[in-house]
Amino acid sequence: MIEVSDIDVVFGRGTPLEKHVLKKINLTMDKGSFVTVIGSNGAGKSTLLGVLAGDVIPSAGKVVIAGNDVTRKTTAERAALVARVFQDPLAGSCGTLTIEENLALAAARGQKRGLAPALGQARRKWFRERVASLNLGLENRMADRMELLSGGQRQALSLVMATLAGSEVLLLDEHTAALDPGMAEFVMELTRTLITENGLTALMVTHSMRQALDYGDRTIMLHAGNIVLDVTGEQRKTLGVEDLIEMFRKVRGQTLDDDALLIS
Ligand SMILES: Nc1ncnc2c1ncn2[C@@H]1O[C@H](COP(=O)(O)OP(=O)(O)OP(=O)(O)O)[C@@H](O)[C@H]1O
Repeated sequence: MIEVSDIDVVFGRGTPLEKHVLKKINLTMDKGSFVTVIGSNGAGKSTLLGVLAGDVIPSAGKVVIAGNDVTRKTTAERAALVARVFQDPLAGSCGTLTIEENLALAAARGQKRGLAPALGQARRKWFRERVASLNLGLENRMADRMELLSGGQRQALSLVMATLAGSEVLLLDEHTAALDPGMAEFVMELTRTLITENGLTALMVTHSMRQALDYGDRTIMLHAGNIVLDVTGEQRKTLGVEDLIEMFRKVRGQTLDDDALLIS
């Protein structure tokens, strides 16, 4: 479960560049819920994920994850609770390490132990099985360096890695944006499966209105640091891509010039 209460984020406070990026944000998510997050550029979406991950410490407010007040905890201190997959396939793994070594590091995330004990025979078998379940043939390339893989293969592995340490929360920051449509769909289906199988509580930032409605059980829209839309259940089922775009128009008070992108 996630409880975000009255979160304020101000960057550059007291300077000419001061920016109030999140304004008294309140968001409660039950364990196992999957929220899609939309909003225009600069709305504060990545900052919200940063507040949950620990790389943005809020100016005010409280963040509770799985009963732990993590508001002032660093990314490392909350690593056992929160996993994150980024837009850049290179960001979530180490290119010069092998697939197996990357998995071992991911499995050890948030624990005080090194790589060696994580690479016992039982672990190796477990990693291989997890990778084989992707049906990408990567289980035969466990000793290959991560940098040899395609972006889609890396994102698929990053998702598997995000589930290895038993974190309750999964944060997805436009994690399919750099992939071709076929791979993006594959990664999205994998995302859905892993969230369900592992009972994860997930937030996914996306610029695709289609994805925002097709996946998850709730959609929120951020605008200028506020949650301006929060839909779930029957109300969400009746919404179409056009409705979301219309809401964008309303909150921005102007016509979008990148509708085509948003519909993708
Ligand atoms: N560390 C920082 N210091 C100063 N300003 C920042 C910092 N991080 C983000 N910002 C600013 O905060 C605002 C919100 O940024 P954020 O990345 O959260 O937006 P976003 O909704 O994720 O946008 P996009 O869709 O473009 O990724 C932007 O104006 C951004 O320039």
